[in-house]
Amino acid sequence: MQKVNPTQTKAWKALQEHFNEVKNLEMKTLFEDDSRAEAFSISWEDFYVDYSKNRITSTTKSLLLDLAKEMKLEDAKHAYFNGSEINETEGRAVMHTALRQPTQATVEINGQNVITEVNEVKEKIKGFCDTVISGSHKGFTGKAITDVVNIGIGGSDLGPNMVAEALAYYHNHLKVHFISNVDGDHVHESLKYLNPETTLFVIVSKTFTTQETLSNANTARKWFLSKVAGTVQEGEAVAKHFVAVSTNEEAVKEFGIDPNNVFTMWDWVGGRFSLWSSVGLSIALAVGFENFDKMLAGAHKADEHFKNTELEENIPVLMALVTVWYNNFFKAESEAIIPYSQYLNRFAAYLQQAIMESNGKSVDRNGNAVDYQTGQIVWGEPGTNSQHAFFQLIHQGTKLIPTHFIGFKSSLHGDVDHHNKLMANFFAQTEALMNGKTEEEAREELESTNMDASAIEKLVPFKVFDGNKPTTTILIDKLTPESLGSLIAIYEHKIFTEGILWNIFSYDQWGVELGKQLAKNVLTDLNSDSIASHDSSTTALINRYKS
Ligand SMILES: O=P(O)(O)OC[C@H]1O[C@](O)(CO)[C@@H](O)[C@@H]1O
Repeated sequence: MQKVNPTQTKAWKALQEHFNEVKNLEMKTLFEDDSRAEAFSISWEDFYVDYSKNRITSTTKSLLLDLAKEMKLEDAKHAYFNGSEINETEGRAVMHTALRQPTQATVEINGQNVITEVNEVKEKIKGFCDTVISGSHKGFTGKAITDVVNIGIGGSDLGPNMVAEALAYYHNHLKVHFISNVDGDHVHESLKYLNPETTLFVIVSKTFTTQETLSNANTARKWFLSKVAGTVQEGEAVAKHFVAVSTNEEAVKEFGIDPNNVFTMWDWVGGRFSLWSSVGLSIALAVGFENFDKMLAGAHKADEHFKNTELEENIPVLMALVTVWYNNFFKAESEAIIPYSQYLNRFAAYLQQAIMESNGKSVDRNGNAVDYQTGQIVWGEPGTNSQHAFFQLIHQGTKLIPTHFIGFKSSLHGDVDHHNKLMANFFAQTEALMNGKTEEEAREELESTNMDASAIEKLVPFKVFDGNKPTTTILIDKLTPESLGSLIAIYEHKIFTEGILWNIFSYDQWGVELGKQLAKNVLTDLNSDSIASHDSSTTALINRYKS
């Protein structure tokens, strides 16, 4: 893989010069060209991606595409899809895309077709889901399972949790719960409402060494065993109520989970890209394997689009290029993601890990400190709630916040009145963000209210909206398992593309290690009479906590 500093490319230099020329450009004037929406949008399957309300011209687009070419994006894509060890610092391939390949596909990693194993695990997931959903899998008192509790954190929680909420409309009778935080109040609050006779715990940890997950799993097991006590043999009861998802079979066994109850995964699936693997077991239980498989098929379609479509029509590529444009030239620090669907309540939280754990890096692929900005801050909440929370800052604040609007042509419950209101807001916001409101318009509006002239003049400055705020709109026909799969995969490939453009490794996460290590030392301090040496602030805080 090429390891070139992007700022040293010809395209970057050209982009810098071009930026100086167009940085004050008003998007409104660009729309004097009626063909703009068509020229800066992509129709693909049931997706319509409109990136025309961005501060880009056709020259910007072609220079950004030059950058992608100079950074050898096509070669990088080839390495990504062909099982090369692109996660160099961990010596691993990055092949979550293999998990959504059709069953008859061939995908080789180290000369071995991994699809055979992938199919076996999918069959196991399917078989297990069928028995739990149908009620033939019985708990220790012979009752069918009613509640599934996913215990995991990070990629072993955020993905399944986000999708389980996103596909709530497609759920069967099983209630799914998620326990992640090591905060004991999380697990104890959740257990309060559960019946041990009808609860299935799914312990999800790729490494099976994660403190939070093991603590929560131990607490859940203790609670469970306290309810079983004296009724049946403990081991048998645990086997009926605890399953695990992990690559670490040894540690799972040590924890006391029957090896038959382990759903495996592979080191070529990164935690934050693992919801497509057995990490998605809770999703498959909640919506049935058929729907889970449809989600995989939707993601596969997006993989094919990303792999085979020329760069100029490639959705993840163009979205990544637009991000780089704002991040590196306009110096925008963040990007907001606003789904106009309550079902996508957790989408921004999920993307925070996917994007920020991947591209929050300050060392390039050669091991040198970067001298340019990398991963942007990502945040968001569903519309219209977010309009009544932080949109003020996007409209009239001092920061430039490129915003993604994600909406659907039809609602799932079919309430047209509600949906029209929701989508009216969706369309109006992007229009308002772009057009803003001039001083004249603000004055005219106030004049129509019979306010006296001096009061009007006082108020006018506060009523002005600068506009020219960039948005990208993704309009999808309907929220289905397929379209959700495609949407997630599009963002995954956007992450990959950005990593290539920034010359960073997107698939490791060394930055989360230091805090974990120090927490271990502090825990020793908390559990002993003396404390090790810390800075005076940390020492005082620990002493205060212990007193
Ligand atoms: O599945 P595991 O091994 O418990 O890891 C959980 C999470 O911890 C991290 O390693 C770091 O937060 C994530 O990348 C991962 O998703």
